[in-house]
Amino acid sequence: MHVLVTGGAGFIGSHVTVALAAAGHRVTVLDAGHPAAHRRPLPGTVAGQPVVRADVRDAAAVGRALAGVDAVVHQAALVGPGVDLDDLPEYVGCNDLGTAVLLAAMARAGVHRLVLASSMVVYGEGAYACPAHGPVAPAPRPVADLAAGRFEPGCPACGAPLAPGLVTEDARLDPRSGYAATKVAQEHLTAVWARRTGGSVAALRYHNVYGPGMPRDTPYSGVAAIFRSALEAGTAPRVFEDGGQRRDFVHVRDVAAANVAALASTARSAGWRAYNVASGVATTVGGMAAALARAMDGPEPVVTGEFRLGDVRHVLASPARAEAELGFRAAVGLDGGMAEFARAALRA
Ligand SMILES: O=c1ccn([C@@H]2O[C@H](COP(=O)(O)OP(=O)(O)O[C@H]3O[C@H](CO)[C@@H](O)[C@H](O)[C@H]3O)[C@@H](O)[C@H]2O)c(=O)[nH]1
Repeated sequence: MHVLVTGGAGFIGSHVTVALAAAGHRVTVLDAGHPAAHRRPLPGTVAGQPVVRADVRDAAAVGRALAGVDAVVHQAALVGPGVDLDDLPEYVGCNDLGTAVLLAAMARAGVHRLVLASSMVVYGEGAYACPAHGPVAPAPRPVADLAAGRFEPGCPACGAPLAPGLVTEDARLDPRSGYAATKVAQEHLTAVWARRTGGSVAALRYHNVYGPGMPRDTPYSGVAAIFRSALEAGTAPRVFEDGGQRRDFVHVRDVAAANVAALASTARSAGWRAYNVASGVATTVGGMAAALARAMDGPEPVVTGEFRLGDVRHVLASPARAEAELGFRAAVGLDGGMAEFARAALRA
């Protein structure tokens, strides 16, 4: 099959390109090359596949790139927490206008299969249960609580401590940042497109992706790259809150494998379906920092008590649907993955 991978020269996209090519697909990479990604210049191919450089908002260029294509794997996006609200127009432009331009071009070109790189940020907080009130959705944590070192969200009904659980794809969407809002909008736009065209969309909600080729510490990087950059500079990773916030860190090669499986799934049925792409293992941010510091033989992490507004406390994924329907199961464990990440090259 001939697959167009938008963002296929980026961190995750280049791994997806390699995996699709290894699975026997012919791949064309659309390098959307946003300056905020601070990417180094790239060769004209990724994993031997041709690269077209174009802004995803450029309808004519996207239309040309779709010639002869059977399916699109849409990875191009501006990611991360960003700097401030001045980033908002660019997030919406790259992620939502870009997706809209792509979907319209796909409809014109008669391309009906799409894998979308979405994110666990669409959930906001993960799943929680109150001992008295059952499953509840906590509100954003009050600044006063965070400043006082009270990091665990309380039950919205009675304030009692909550037990975190596994978030499933049917959870309520509750984006807590501009980036998260653009990911929700991408999901909705692709669902509309699927209904209107009879097409098929697999929306992959990536959890915290790490691995070789991750961009260095920038306002658009995830925490693993930030810690890795600190350790490389000989300084201790700075762990916010009390370090007990939990995430699911998933290796980028596992994410690439999930994309290959998701692409196959779009041939089986029309419609729109979301999947968590996760390792299925919960790790505290403090624990991840310690594992990486060990692997790099660097200074012990420092728990600072700082906090970022908009950060959520625990987001732990249920990987069950992806396993049942896509046959995807993460293969890389945290210790092995971090040991490799400690030695891997990062992008400038
Ligand atoms: O120097 C740092 C930076 C972050 N954190 C903590 O690490 C956790 C995870 O941070 P991060 O990876 O930035 O954010 P997440 O919300 O877990 O990740 C999602 O949201 C990010 C920003 O929107 C995106 O970059 C990621 O791709 C996406 O998975 C949070 O508790 C942060 O407070 C630290 O302890 N120290």
